[in-house]
Amino acid sequence: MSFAKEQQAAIEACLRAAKLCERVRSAIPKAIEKQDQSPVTLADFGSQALICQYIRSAFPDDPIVAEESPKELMKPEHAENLKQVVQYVKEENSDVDEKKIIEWIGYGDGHVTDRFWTLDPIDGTKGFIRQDQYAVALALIVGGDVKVGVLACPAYGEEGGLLFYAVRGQGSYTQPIRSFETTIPTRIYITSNTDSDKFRFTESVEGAHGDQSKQKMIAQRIGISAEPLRMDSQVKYGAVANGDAVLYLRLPNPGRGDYRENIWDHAAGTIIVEEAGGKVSDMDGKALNFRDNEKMLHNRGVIVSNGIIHEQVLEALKN
Ligand SMILES: Nc1ncnc2c1ncn2[C@@H]1O[C@H](COP(=O)(O)O)[C@@H](O)[C@H]1OP(=O)(O)O
Ligand SMILES: [Mg+2]
Ligand SMILES: [Mg+2]
Ligand SMILES: [Mg+2]
Repeated sequence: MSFAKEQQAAIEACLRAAKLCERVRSAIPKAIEKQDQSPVTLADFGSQALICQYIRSAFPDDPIVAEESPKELMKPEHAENLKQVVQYVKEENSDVDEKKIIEWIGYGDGHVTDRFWTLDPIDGTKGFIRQDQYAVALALIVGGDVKVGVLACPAYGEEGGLLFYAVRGQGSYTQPIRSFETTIPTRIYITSNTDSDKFRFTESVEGAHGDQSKQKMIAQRIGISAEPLRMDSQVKYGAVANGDAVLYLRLPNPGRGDYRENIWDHAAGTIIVEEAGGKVSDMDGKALNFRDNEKMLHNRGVIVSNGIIHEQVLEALKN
C-alpha cells in the first residue's frame, strides 16, 4: 500500500499545527500543570484540536491515540484559556468554537487497535516553553508497524524549521516548513562513522528523562568523545535520520525505574530513522512495541543509531 492519502493528510495537519505553535511560541507560551505535574500549554491543546479534526475528517474510522485530554481545559477556572485556544485555532480553521475545540481534542482518546494514529501535539513541551526544540509528531500504525510518520520541527535546522516524513518502504524526506509549497522533498540518509564532525550522540536536555552519566559512558565505549548534542523532543530522531548525529541514547533514569515510554514519543521518529537507513530498538535490542498499549510496557530504554554502530552499542550496554 502506498499510503499516499495518509501521508498527505498527516503532512498538511502537522504543518497547520506547527504554524499555530510558532505563533504561540513567539507570544511566550503560558504553562498549565497537569495532574502528573508535567506542563501543557494552550498550543498543545490547539495543535491536538487541529490535527485530530483534520485526521478525523479524512479518515473517520481511524482511532487517534493522542497525549492530551480536554478535561483540564473544561474546568471553569480555564474558561479564559479555552477562549484563547479557540482564537489560536481560528487562524487555521475558522469553523471552530468552544464546543468544537473540546470535541476535537477529545477525538484523541482512541485506543490502540489494528490501525490507528498516534499523536504528540507538542513533543518536548518543556523545550517549547524554553523557546528551544520541540516537535509536532504524528504516526499511522497498522498491524503494529509504523507505516507513516511526520515530525514537524519548527526550531530545527534552519529559520522556520524542518519537516521530516517517511512512509514504510519509500524512504525518509525533509523539506523546510516555511517554503514547503515551493520546494521539492530532499531524501535523507543516516551518516556513516566516517564524518568525524557528526560522529557524536544526542540526548535529552532533561537529565530526569534519561541517564546522562551512563549515556556518556556508553558513547565513550564505542569511541564517541564529542560532547552530546542535547535537544528536547523527537527532533533527536530527525538528527540521526539526516546525519547530524550517529546515535540517540535514552537509558532509563535510575530514580524513575517505573517510567514507561509512550508510543507517541517514539512512533514517528522510529519510521523516519529506519527509512533513512538507521536502526531503533530498546536497550535489550528488542523492537519498540507499538502494537499492544499506549505505553511500551515491555521496552526499557531507547537506542537509535545509524545502524552501523547498533550492535556495538548493545554490546557496550551488556558490560
Ligand atoms: N522519567 C522520564 N523518562 C523518560 N521520559 C520522560 C520522563 N518523564 C517524562 N518523559 C517524557 O519525555 C518526553 C520529552 O522527551 P525529551 O526529554 O527527549 O525532550 C516527553 O514526552 C515526556 O513525557 P510527558 O509529555 O508526559 O512530559
Ligand atoms: Mg506532548
Ligand atoms: Mg512527548
Ligand atoms: Mg507532555
